[in-house]
Amino acid sequence: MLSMEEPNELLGSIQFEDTSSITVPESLIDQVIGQEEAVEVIKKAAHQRRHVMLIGSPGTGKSMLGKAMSELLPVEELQDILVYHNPEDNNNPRIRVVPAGRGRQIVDAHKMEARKKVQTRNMFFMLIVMGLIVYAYYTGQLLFGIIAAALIFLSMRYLIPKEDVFIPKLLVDNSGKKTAPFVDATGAHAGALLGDVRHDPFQSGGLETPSHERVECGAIHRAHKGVLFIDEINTLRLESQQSLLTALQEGMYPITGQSERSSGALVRTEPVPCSFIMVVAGNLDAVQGMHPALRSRIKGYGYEVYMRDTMEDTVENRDKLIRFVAQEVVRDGKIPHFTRDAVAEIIREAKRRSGRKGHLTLMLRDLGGLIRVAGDIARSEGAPLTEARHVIEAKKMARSLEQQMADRYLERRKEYSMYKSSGDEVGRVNGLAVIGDSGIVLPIMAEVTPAQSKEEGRVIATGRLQEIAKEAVTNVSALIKKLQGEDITTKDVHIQFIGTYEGVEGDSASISIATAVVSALEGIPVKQSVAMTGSLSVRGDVLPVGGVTQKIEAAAQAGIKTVLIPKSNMGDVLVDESIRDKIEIIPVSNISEVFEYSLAGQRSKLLEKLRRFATEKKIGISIPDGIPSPAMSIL
Ligand SMILES: Nc1ncnc2c1ncn2[C@@H]1O[C@H](COP(=O)(O)OP(=O)(O)OP(=O)(O)O)[C@@H](O)[C@H]1O
Repeated sequence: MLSMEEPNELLGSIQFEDTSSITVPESLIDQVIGQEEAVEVIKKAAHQRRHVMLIGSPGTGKSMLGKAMSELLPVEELQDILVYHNPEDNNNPRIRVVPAGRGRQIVDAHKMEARKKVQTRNMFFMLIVMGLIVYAYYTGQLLFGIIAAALIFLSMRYLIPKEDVFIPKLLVDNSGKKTAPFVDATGAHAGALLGDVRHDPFQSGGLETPSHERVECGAIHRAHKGVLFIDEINTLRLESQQSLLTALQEGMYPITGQSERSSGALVRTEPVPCSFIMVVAGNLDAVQGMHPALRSRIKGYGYEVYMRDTMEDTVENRDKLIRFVAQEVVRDGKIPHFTRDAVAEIIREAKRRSGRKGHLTLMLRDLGGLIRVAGDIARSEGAPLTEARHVIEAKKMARSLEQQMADRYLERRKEYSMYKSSGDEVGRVNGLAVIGDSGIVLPIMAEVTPAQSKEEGRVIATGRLQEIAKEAVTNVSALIKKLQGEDITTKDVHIQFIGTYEGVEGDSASISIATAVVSALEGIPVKQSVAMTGSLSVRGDVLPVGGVTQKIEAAAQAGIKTVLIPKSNMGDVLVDESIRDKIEIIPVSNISEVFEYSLAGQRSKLLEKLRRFATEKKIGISIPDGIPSPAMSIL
């Protein structure tokens, strides 16, 4: 029996009145919560300059770890990078590396010198022109004087090189930096990643811009001696990944124009240093879409970490979450601190969102979102502290897009009575599914007809759930064969998922499909006040599924009275108080129990048959003796 915990039971061991008295660690690495393994790796990798790949769910702290790593790198090693005009080859600008802070001084010194030169030259020019004009005036050849002055002006403009050519450009400026650079190159195109040379529309006639001035550095260069962070590396083009690999291996990468049609493509600098540590992040897809050579480079010269989605619900970890609330308040800077009760409400939500018994969620970006919304509500009310009621209000407001979609969808369904929560009906089952992080009731209809094709029957299902439907039908076919004495594979089984749309994840619909099919085949009605979720093995065992809490919430909201969930999922049920009295939760471990609770009327014959087959041990399903144990309400 689960009960709601009092706020004090939810809090950890830290004594506090409100979060303002909680000390937030200064360094980012100490602020990371629940990812001890990743933190250890980041520390080690920073020390040994190794690359890191962080794989896991969004919002678990991957970019935070990348940033934290840059704080751990020695700031004394930082350098500035300058690009100079090359008098021997204008298209091959020179590169010079100096200690951080020197770059700006050098550029300033060159600018000063250039200004002095220009002043001297202008003075010289003025003197000559004035001399000429005086001479022309006295000799009466004014026109000649003006022409001569113009010629001198043009020769100075076009023949003498401009002073700015000699002023280097500061490509990478690390002056005054307190930490090593952290450069996020997520989704960067080739130019932004590897550097580029701008196009020059005036390529001659004294109007051209010196090529070194058109050189722009890339993220890899800005990350020199720091961290280059790339999320969703699979979205980077393979060519870019290849170049990234070269940059990693060489620690240098020349800059050239990325567009072939631009005049920048003619320019190629000397190799520019880019000795960075790469932190790659993403989900498992990112690993698959990654250039194999790049992956093997990280494997060979670095670490791979799989991020945690949840942490154990211990006093120590609750303390960390309390600190997290304080951290987020401080980071936001505008919202009021949280009271004890408000923090307890956040911890309750962290438990709920973990979806696992005895765990707390580590999807902390989302939880941080809830903290901010609650804080905003408190602030808009002018409250000095964020209270529990603000958090409860925020939970309603800060619903994810998927949740809002599901609610809207539910409203529409209610209007059109697309689902039923009372009465009995043959071949119709209230299944449960999850969209995003929200549950929905997913009615399933089954109809069994003689096969149209002579060779074999088919499973006909709508939409993307075809595969799941097939699997469920295959799993129950052995059972049905025994029950009916006939082969279901010689029949067509039509399955309809009512009102499904893209995004419904339905692998947990198999017991619902099995029940709908058996009901249609036997003509036994199904109680519409029951909803169910669970996977099914070929032996008839009900296997665990995800998102049970959200599914139960959805069922209760839809007015369903009883919900069947896999027995092994019982520990994952963390439903809110409001749901408590609305719905009875029955754990099931076997398909016979599912039938027992969901079929109405004539089911005893069917169950008797099931039992007989079980005792004959012809099929491997275990049937409970007598009437299955009384419904266990866990709320
Ligand atoms: N483990 C954590 N400890 C403390 N704060 C965290 C943690 N994970 C996330 N956060 C909070 O959430 C914010 C966002 O996290 P972050 O951007 O690092 O996630 P991510 O894993 O990189 O997500 P994505 O892959 O979507 O970019 C952080 O700035 C921090 O406030």
